[in-house]
Amino acid sequence: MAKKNDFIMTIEDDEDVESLDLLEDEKTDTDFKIDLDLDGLEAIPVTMDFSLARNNLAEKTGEQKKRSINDIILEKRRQVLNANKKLKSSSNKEEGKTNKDSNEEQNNLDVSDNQEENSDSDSDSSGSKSAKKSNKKKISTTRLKSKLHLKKKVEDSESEIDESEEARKREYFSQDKELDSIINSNEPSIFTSMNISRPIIRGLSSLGFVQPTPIQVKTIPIGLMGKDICGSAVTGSGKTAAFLVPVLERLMFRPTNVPLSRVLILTPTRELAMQCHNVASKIAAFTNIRISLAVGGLSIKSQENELRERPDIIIATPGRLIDHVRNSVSFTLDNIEILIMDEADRMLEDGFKDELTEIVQHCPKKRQTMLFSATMTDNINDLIRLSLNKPVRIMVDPPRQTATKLVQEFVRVRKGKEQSRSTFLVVLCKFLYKKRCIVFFRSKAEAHRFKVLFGLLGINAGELHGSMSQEARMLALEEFRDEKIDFLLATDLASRGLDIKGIETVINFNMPQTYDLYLHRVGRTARAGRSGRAVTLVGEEDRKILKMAIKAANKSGKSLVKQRVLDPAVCEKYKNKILSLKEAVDEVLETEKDEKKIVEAERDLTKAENLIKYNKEIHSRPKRTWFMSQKQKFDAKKKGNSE
Ligand SMILES: Nc1ncnc2c1ncn2[C@@H]1O[C@H](COP(=O)(O)OP(=O)(O)OP(=O)(O)O)[C@@H](O)[C@H]1O
Repeated sequence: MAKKNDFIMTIEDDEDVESLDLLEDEKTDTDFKIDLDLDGLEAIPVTMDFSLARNNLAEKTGEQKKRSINDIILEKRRQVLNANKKLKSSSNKEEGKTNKDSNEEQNNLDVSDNQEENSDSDSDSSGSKSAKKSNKKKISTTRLKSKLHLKKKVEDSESEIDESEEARKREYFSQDKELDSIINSNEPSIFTSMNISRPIIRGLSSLGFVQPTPIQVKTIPIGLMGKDICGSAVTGSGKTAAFLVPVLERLMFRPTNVPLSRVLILTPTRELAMQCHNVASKIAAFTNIRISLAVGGLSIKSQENELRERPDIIIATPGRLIDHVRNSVSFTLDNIEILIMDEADRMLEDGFKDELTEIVQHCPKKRQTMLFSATMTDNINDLIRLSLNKPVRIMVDPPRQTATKLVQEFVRVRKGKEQSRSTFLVVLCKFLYKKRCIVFFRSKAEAHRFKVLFGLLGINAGELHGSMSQEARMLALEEFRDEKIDFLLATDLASRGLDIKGIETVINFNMPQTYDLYLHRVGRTARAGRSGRAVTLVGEEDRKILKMAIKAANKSGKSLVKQRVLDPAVCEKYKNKILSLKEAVDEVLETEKDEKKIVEAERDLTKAENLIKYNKEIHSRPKRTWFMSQKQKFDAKKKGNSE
């Protein structure tokens, strides 16, 4: 994962809105964003004074310090705990000593708020220890109580592989027998026997890579031959190094008299691009190969400067790359010799089809192209036809499989009991999977709400979704990686490609909409031969995907599937607790909204001030042009998802 300090940050994460990059860095307000639609600006007098507006704002908001969501949650949690304490002590007084025994008994079953705090901070507290123990015991006895009844006859219509479709696909791919023998060879190999230069072997060793993974064994020799490749293998199987090694090896022999950008790697998300940049930089650490990152959310100005130096490899997200192609003077893709599209199907789902088409058209026809994904959906056929030339198809695992050391658990959410989802999640996180756990939600709002609820319950969680600034997204990933937080509450932004060492559990708050997405989400654990667990809350409407998961696990014969039953008594207790916190959660969200408004008002003021102050410079620059309007982008995404 890239370190935060490796990059210069701008605040806004929207591709369509740029920081005012014509200003000197030191003059630039970090909170400053602007679209460059400046019509009519000339009419505003340059001397306009904003101090009145600032004073007004200060009067309204007082000297109040801007608080983060964590501060707001913490304050609310203190209030809730104090209120509970008061309530308890007054009811204790009323009931008198006679009730002492029954209270103690109750406390042993019940993890009260105070004990909760103790159990979080003071592991020696015997009360909390015994409460914890008894709960643990209870849950572990019910844990894995019964196995899912695996239905043998899942209808053929749900079969994941359509044979006739397969036959049609075979037409596009290379039928070269010699290549087939490389792909099908099962010879155990080590990197040193693969015709790879010493500096790259050193880079690989520095990462602890000695033996190539199966996808690497098959891809590297074919990549080195300059062939087009369409590759897929299960999540966490080492696809990144599979395409990076042949790329770096080929670059070792490039002419170095004139610097040229020869390799373009496209990924669907900024986080993935940064991760790929990080791995590539490590493998190339002992070479003179230069690698640059071009993604949204990071300073466009510094990227332009870097691209002007013509780095050997550019790792980019499609939107930002198109922006550079259109707006960065002298930046072209004319010298690209190798084009790589990682997680290609996700790029299409995200509505990047038009961007990808334009990028492919900007690259020279004579080039090597490699396309990778853990899943190969039908909607990438067009992209394959458009961008690959008789590609060699490398499929290491049967399609749509999970990692072999993944245990899949399912918790049934009964019809009409949808509200118990929250309870199940809290109980799972409070008692069973207490760290190194990523929880997926369908919406950003849902993830954020749980961030607040978890905070109020004393569960240490961060969030990761598209409503956060790029800086906050990177910070959350770092905190999770460094175990400063135990839970990462995420949307599907994090479902693909992210490689965080040691994720033990993936929880799906809802079953994802497609089985492919399920595979990507659960693929965040059990990576690189490690074991891991995926727990999914399954409602009535999710049975189709559940069946697919069970069928795939049966077919592989390696992946374990279980039904988890949670203790009803513990669930009942937490249901009430969550209900009692509903108001507090709403209040935190409301306070956060108000504070955001103040920050926005201040930012608008600064923006207006800067607009006027730097009016001349702004007008002296050519207007940026955009590949698509927001509306077009939204429509493309909708189309991508429906295809
Ligand atoms: N040859 C190797 N030896 C040891 N570990 C490896 C090797 N190749 C890759 N890994 C490790 O395996 C993990 C998964 O690799 P990578 O992220 O490339 O998987 P992936 O197939 O791209 O996954 P996804 O489909 O989720 O994107 C990483 O932690 C990586 O460091």
